[in-house]
Amino acid sequence: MGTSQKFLLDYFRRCQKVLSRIALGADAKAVFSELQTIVESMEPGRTASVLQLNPSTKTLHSYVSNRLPKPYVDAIEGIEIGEFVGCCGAAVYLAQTVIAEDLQTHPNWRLFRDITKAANLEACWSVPIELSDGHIFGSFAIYSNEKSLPTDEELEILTMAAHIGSVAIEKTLLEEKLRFAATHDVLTGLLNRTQFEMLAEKMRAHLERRQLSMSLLFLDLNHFKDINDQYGHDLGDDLLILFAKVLANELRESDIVCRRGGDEFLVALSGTSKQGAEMYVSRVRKCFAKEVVTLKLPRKVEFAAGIAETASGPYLSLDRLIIKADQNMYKHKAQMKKRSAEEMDRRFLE
Ligand SMILES: Nc1nc2c(ncn2[C@@H]2O[C@H](COP(=O)(O)OP(=O)(O)OP(=O)(O)O)[C@@H](O)[C@H]2O)c(=O)[nH]1
Repeated sequence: MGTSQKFLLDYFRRCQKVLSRIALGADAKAVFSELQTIVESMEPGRTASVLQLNPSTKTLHSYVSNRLPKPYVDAIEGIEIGEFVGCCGAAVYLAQTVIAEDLQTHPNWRLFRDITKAANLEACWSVPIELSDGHIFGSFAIYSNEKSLPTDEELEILTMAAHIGSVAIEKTLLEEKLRFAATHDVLTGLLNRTQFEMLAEKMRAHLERRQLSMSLLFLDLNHFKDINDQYGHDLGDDLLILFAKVLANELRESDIVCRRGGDEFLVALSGTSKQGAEMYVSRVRKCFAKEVVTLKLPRKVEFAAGIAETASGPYLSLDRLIIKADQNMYKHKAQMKKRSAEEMDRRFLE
C-alpha cells in the first residue's frame, strides 16, 4: 500500500528536502518537477500534471513537462476553465478539489472520453494551487491508469504538494518584486538611476569597442513645481507617469531610459548620432503634446532636452556624457524660457 507508514515517512523527508531547496532559492518550476516525481511514487501507474492559469484568457497551460502522453497534453493545452471542464478546469474554476473516479462515466469528462481512453487514463484527482492572497495559480493533478478514488492520506499528500509548490511560486514572485523594486523607479516603472548608469556604462563600453556612436539625453519638464503647486501632487505624478510612458514608447529595444529623480529623465541611445537623438526628441515632443491633453491641464506643458554624443576616438566617460547633456539641457531650457518671455512681451505690447 502506497500510503503505508514507511511511505509517509519517506514522503515527509522528501518534502522537507524540497522545502530546504525552496529556502535556498530553487526555481519554482524545478520544485514542481520534483513534487510531481514525489507524488507519482505514491502508487505505480500514476502520472502528475501541473497546469498554470492564464488569468486574462481563463485558460490552462502546462507549467512543467510531465509524463502524460503527448497527444493528450496537446489536446488539453490552452483549455478554458469551467465548472464542468474535466478535473483541472473545474478545480481551478471552483477553487476546490475535484475527483473523478472513472473518466469514462464522470460527466465532466464527457467531451474527453476518447482522448483519455487513447492515453490509458482512467481516473483523475485535481487540487487547485492557491496563493496566500486567494488567487488560484493553477492545478496539481494526479492521473491513474486504473479507476480509483484517493485515500484520505493520498489526498492529503496531493494537497500538501500543491501547497509546497505555491510557497515556491510566492517566493519567486516576491523575489521578482524585490529585484524590480531595487532596479526601478516606483512611480513610473522606469529604470532607476543606479541601474541605468550600470547599463549605460555597459552600452558605452560595447559601442566604444566597435567605434559606434552613442547619444545621452537629459530631459527635464518645464515649470513642474508650478504644476504641483497649482494643481496638486497627484496630477504632478500623473504627468511624470505620462512623460515616462512617452519616453519609453519611442525607444528601440537597445535603448534605455530612467527617471533620474524629480522631473529629470535620462535616455541612452545605442549606435545613435546627435541627429538621430534629435529625431527621437522631436518624436517624443509630438507624442507628448498629443497625450498630455488627456490630463486636461489648463496650461501648456513643455520639456527641455540636452544631448551629448560620443563617437570615434576615445569615448567620453558616462559621467562626462551626463554632465554635458545636463549643461546642454540647461542652455535649451534658458532659451525656451527667454522665448516664452519674449512672446509674453510681444503679446503685451501688441
Ligand atoms: N508630483 C511629484 N513631484 C515631485 C516628485 N519628485 C519631485 N517632485 C517635485 O518636482 C519639482 C521640481 O522642481 P524644479 O526642479 O524646480 O523644476 P521646475 O519647476 O520644472 O523648474 P524648471 O525646470 O526650471 O522649469 C519640485 O517641486 C519637487 O518637489 C514626485 O515624485 N511627484
